[in-house]
Amino acid sequence: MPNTLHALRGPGRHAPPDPARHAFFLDFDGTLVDIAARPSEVVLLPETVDLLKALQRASDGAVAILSGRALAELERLTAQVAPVLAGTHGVEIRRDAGTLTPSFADRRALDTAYRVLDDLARSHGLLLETKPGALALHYRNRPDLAPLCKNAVSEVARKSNLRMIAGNMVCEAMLTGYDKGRALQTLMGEAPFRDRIPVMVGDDTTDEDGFLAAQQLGGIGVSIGRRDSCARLFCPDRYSAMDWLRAGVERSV
Ligand SMILES: O=P(O)(O)OC[C@H]1O[C@H](O[C@H]2O[C@H](CO)[C@@H](O)[C@H](O)[C@H]2O)[C@H](O)[C@@H](O)[C@@H]1O
Repeated sequence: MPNTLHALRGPGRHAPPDPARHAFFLDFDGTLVDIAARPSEVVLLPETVDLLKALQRASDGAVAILSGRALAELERLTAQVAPVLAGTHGVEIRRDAGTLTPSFADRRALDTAYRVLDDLARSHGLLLETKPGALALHYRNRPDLAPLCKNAVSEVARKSNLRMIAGNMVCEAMLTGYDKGRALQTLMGEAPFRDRIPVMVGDDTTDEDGFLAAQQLGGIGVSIGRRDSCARLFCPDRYSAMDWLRAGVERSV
């Protein structure tokens, strides 16, 4: 159910975060980078790299990116910053560079789902992204096929005991037991996040678990562009969210 949303800007705006007290959990696509036609086309802009580095310095490293992207892909895209990373919606977590948690044991369910979804993707010219722990069927180039894609993913997920999640022009079948909220809770139990107040910023429905987890721990969710959210704060676009974070860093120096 949507909460009373407080804007980050304008009358009644919420104060910027305090990097000395807060821990930062940031979504990637649509939050740190603009949405692109294909996943391979996103660019992490230099000003965002600078902001992330400043946030890391000001918060003693309490910055994590929680993304649906595969960890290896996230590592490549954020190499200049090297934050803590949770990939594939929390299936894979990297604490320090080079340290990977074991991800999952059983690929069989995904292999079966892959065969079905690969056929569908090929026959309709769609992109099927394979990740450790999830298969993402992208229909951005064929929005008219959204119902077909959702039905197909829902069906393979049901048959293979996987979970279906729907995002921005994408529909995924993934391992059960993982989401961004659980990733946030896990990291909040560890240094350097422990004893801080979590702030989760994201633009997509898959960020809702993260907003809820942050708010249950006494923190704040910041929804970018979606008012139909459990997040307590709303901002119209990712640039205002970045400005809000930057104002927090500037306040702390
Ligand atoms: O949790 P996120 O960091 O927001 O990742 C969610 C999905 O992001 C990627 O797909 C989305 O971004 C693409 C590039 O802008 C866009 O083309 C696509 O339509 C979006 O759904 C990524 O490819 C997925 O694996 C992530 O789950």
